[in-house]
Amino acid sequence: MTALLELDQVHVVHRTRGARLFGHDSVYALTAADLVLREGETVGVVGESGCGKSTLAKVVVGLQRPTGGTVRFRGDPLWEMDAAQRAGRFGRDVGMVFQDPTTALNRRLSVEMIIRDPLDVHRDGTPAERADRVRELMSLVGLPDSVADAVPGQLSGGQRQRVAIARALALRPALLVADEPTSALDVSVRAQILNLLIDLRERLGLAMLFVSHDIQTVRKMSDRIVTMYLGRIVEQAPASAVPDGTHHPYMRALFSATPSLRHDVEPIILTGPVPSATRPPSGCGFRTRCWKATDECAADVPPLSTPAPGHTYRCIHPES
Ligand SMILES: Nc1ncnc2c1ncn2[C@@H]1O[C@H](COP(=O)(O)OP(=O)(O)OP(=O)(O)O)[C@@H](O)[C@H]1O
Repeated sequence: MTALLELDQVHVVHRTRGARLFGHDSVYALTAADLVLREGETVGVVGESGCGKSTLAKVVVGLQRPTGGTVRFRGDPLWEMDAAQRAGRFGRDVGMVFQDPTTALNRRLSVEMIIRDPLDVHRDGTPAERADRVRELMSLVGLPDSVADAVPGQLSGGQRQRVAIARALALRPALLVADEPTSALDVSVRAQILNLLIDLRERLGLAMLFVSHDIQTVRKMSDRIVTMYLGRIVEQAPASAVPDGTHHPYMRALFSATPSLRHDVEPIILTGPVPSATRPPSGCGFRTRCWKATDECAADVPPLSTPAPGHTYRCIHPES
């Protein structure tokens, strides 16, 4: 499979606007991220709140400019293109679905106008072709023609997310980034939206970056799973290797804590708070909560180990 998108040592550091007296703080939202997304592949991203999942998604979709490192799209460095080139190529080829369709959609516009907007912005086809494409997209995501003139407030949560998905697919992207696409929805419609995403991925040959707190869903959706902790990718593993074939203690803990996934193992309960992204610990960021940590773990960031092609982790005391 060809590399669609590559992140090479990507960093995102936010400077907080603290009181002048105390100076500014740096938040290390994403540190030294290396990631390859291939055509047609689904990569799931998991980790606790604040570990940098959304920052990674925003970098992948081009909404967040990295502080350091390179993002390449089909081999070309994204941030070396001028804004028009970036919007013309990347804006077309990467679509994004956000967590909450209620805030992601303009509540004053009709369904038809929302879905047509990217086609208008990119002057895609004639007005008649755009109208046809909107109907085609509505049918693709399972929206009846009768809602074309409705505004988001007149739709159910599930229908609103279908509108957001149709808009994200309007320009026929090669990659769809979905950041917690079901967490704001009623439990009863979550499965429908996930099944829709699976169906669209297969029908359109989409690559997908799927961010979720829900480990079982990520496992069901993904070819490969990326686990993040405190701004760093600590392990990337094929979904088929999860959980028994994974090595990072944090990844093991995360997956052991999903009771319906494992009936035969005791969940690993992590104690202690997640350290601050403003002052991450030296060496391995997980060491302050890790049951295997030694003094050595504080010295350096663990080197990258590659137990198999497509499987990497950073830990000097891995689970076997
Ligand atoms: N604009 C910003 N300014 C300052 N800090 C930020 C900004 N955006 C994100 N952060 C910080 O960067 C870190 C990573 O945030 P991010 O939203 O990527 O995490 P997340 O894993 O997606 O969390 P959640 O699951 O809660 O959405 C957090 O410490 C967050 O507080």
